[in-house]
Amino acid sequence: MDLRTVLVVGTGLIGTSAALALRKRGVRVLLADRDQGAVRLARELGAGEEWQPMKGGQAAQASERADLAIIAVPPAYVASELLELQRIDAARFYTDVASVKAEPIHRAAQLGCDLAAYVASHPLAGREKSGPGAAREDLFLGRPWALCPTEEADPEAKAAVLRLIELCGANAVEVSATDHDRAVAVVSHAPHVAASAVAARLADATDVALGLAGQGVRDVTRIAGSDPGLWLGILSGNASPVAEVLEAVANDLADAASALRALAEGDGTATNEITQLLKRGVVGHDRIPGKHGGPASSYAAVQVVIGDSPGQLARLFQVCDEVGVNVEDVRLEHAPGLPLGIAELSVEPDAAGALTEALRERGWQVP
Ligand SMILES: NC(=O)C1=CN([C@@H]2O[C@H](COP(=O)(O)OP(=O)(O)OC[C@H]3O[C@@H](n4cnc5c(N)ncnc54)[C@H](O)[C@@H]3O)[C@@H](O)[C@H]2O)C=CC1
Ligand SMILES: O=C(O)C(=O)Cc1ccc(O)cc1
Repeated sequence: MDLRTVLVVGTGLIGTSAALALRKRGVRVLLADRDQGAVRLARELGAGEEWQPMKGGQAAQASERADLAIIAVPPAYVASELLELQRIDAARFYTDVASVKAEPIHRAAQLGCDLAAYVASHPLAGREKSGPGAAREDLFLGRPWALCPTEEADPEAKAAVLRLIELCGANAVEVSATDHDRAVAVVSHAPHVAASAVAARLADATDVALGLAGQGVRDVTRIAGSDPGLWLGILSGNASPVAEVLEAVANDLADAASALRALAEGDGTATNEITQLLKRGVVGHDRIPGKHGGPASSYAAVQVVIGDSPGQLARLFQVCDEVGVNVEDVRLEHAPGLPLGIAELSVEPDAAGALTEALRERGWQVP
């Protein structure tokens, strides 16, 4: 299925990121948003051209029909937007990118939308920032992108969405809307609420505590910085599955707190309960697939002390290049106010020994 012209409705983070990815692959992209400022910024970023919706202003048909329309607005507006676009025949096929799937599909059916031309979808990639300014053309590279065709869906509509996913460099995962919503409750929505609950503890933490914040708390709370309005819409659209996961998390937390109370009062056996939770956490963490959706990564981490001066990272990567070691990932840990930091390089386990040796030989401190 060839996508020559794609209409993006909602030029925020996700819509503009998809538009940029499509532009890179030579697709013509038309941009629309109820906020004209968002359209202008997306256009200036090179995401496409402004959509001229109506022929002659009053006509009941779109001035041109796109091959596919991507509805990238908050979940509650997906179905009404689909209805409106189908009313003016804006595109041959339609998809959306909302983080919840069952409710928008149900609402679209209720409103009488043409379900043959619509295949709902959801890229499992995003950021804690909103708007076109946060968009990235490579946001979806190697990421899962769910699609949830209904029984009514035309196979060509599905092919169009599969082509979109391919053009964005993502991996298509076909799943029913109900299974999708249960799955994302576990891997995205409940973790978001948990991150917010942890971050909320920091709202009145002392300056001393915040000054001691390291990478761990940043990792655990990053997504808590997201737009509360958007997330209220996401959580409301998947309320029961998310509540179920949160109840299980809350039980674990309550048990851990009681065990720690018992420990503080001298009951040494309480350590068992805590160890069990920590071990279950390791098992769960290790099951998260690595990049490109492959098996969980088992890279070795080589930690290197680096000085806070220009060119340090470039020199470090040069050593990796010299010894022919591919750096799979890099993480920087930097304590505010200190002249030193740690660069953690993820490499194939076989390469870690040689890299450590080469770095030490060249005077790098590898603890
Ligand atoms: N933020 C994230 O990391 C991810 C979000 N999503 C989903 O993508 C969709 C868009 O989210 P973001 O791009 O993050 O939000 P955003 O806030 O960056 O962009 C949403 C855009 O939609 C526009 N909009 C709202 N209602 C509209 C309407 N009725 N018609 C036209 N434009 C309208 C807004 O003006 C805004 O420009 C949501 O459904 C969200 O659930 C999916 C994956 C990741
Ligand atoms: O910021 C991140 O890492 C995310 O995972 C963001 C995200 C938010 C909402 C989604 O529906 C999918 C992904």
